[in-house]
Amino acid sequence: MSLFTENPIIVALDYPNAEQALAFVDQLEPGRCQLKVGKELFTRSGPSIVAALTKRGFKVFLDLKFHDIPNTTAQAVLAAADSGAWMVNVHACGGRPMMEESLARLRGAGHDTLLIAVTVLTSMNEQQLRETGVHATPAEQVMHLAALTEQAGLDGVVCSAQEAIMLREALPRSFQLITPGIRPSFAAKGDQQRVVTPGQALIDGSDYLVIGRPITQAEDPMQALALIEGEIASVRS
Ligand SMILES: O=C(O)c1cc(=O)[nH]c(=O)n1[C@@H]1O[C@H](COP(=O)(O)O)[C@@H](O)[C@H]1O
Repeated sequence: MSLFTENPIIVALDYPNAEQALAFVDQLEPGRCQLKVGKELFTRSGPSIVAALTKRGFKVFLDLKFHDIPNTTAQAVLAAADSGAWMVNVHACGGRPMMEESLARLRGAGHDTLLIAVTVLTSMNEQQLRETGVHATPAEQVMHLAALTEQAGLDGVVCSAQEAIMLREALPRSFQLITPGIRPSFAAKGDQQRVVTPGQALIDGSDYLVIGRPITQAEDPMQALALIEGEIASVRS
């Protein structure tokens, strides 16, 4: 059996409003990718955007990266799952009680929504991490927070694909690695620091590739998606 996820692409719908997001989505079939709704689109359009996407047959990663005290975070995670999202997330640095309480409340309410935790943002490098008072390398801090997330019972982590080999060796295969900071050879790095190409990310053990601007800001987004699908197909063959 292949270890590769059947449809590993999650397109980040970082659009300013529902109209622009749906204009893009209406060119896609649900079999090609999952969709991510993040802070900008959700803050502008609310839970109705999640409903509109799930109604079209897409699985939705509602990326609101909660980070608060355990009770507040757990209730927000529950609300995110109630919107119909397939995957929701918190920041692992919110701590073990926050993650455990969120998971308990989610499962207690009967949701099988995937709950994952962000480790170290892919836009951060060692210098930026040090400025926040963390004197570890990004890889060391990702390993530390991923182990904590796994012990708390969550389904996986968000990390850079640069850390995928290390996490695959240390954690169970069922632990999901969701990796943004994906940059095909044709795309600009922008504010991302720890970047990997789509093909390499899959080879190194990523389960899902979160890709935004290389597709959504491309001159021809459908062509950019097709190029990435081609790269993925070539590493799988
Ligand atoms: O949780 C995320 O999805 C996330 C975590 C992280 O460490 N880095 C990161 O880039 N993201 C998200 O992934 C997407 C990446 O978008 P692009 O850089 O445009 O491909 C954005 O929507 C980010 O909010």
